[in-house]
Amino acid sequence: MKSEQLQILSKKYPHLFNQLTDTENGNITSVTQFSEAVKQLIKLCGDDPERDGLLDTPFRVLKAFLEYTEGYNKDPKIHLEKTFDIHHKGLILIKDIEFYSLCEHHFSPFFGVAHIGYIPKEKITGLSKMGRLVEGYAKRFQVQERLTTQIAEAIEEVLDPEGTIVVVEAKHMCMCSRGIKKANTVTTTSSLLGIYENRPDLRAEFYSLIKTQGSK
Ligand SMILES: Nc1nc2c(ncn2[C@@H]2O[C@H](COP(=O)(O)OP(=O)(O)OP(=O)(O)O)[C@@H](O)[C@H]2O)c(=O)[nH]1
Ligand SMILES: [Zn+2]
Repeated sequence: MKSEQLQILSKKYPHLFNQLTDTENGNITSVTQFSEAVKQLIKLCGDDPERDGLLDTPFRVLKAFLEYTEGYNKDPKIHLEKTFDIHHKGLILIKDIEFYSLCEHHFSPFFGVAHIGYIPKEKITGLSKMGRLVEGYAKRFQVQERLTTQIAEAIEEVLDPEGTIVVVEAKHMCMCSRGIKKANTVTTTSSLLGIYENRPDLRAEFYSLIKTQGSK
């Protein structure tokens, strides 16, 4: 990889500065090893890593993966900490929050929507913060179940509401385009905490609202 390419990345991800720019004494750095591994992968797949179109591919792959996993750079719970003095005792539902994540088994994308509901006690956070929360846990090497649980537990921990319910619906490219090749399969996961554990009526309200088309 060219040093100017690595400078660009180390500016964007300053915490990786040492790893990205450590080329002293001709040591084999982690970046060099990564680049060699990508070239080996290209060879194993039957192509030539030295051909023009693939020359910059190790850099592009590194850049893309650092972006796919940007969630590791910040604790997503921090987004919930700014709360507002709004009096509201019922459900707050934020639905159809789009996300893209990366399956930890195959490094292939899984993507879909998260629906988040909570019934506050005292703390209410900004609506956009739920999108930031989802993004923070999605941009990691993930499985859908953990993504769902982490979102719900973060809300429970920071906002201490009466109850939290999270439903995630996603398509996994590792199931669509390879392996079992079931292109239309959608996986749904849920996490229910607090009052939602014992109140089927509140769960029914949430499920009926997330099925409603449009909110206008
Ligand atoms: N539970 C769960 N499984 C997932 C998720 N993403 C991918 N998987 C599954 O992870 C499993 C990995 O299975 P393995 O047998 O170790 O790997 P594999 O040989 O590539 O499996 P196949 O996909 O069946 O070809 C597969 O069944 C995937 O469908 C997820 O978010 N949650
Ligand atoms: Zn997978």
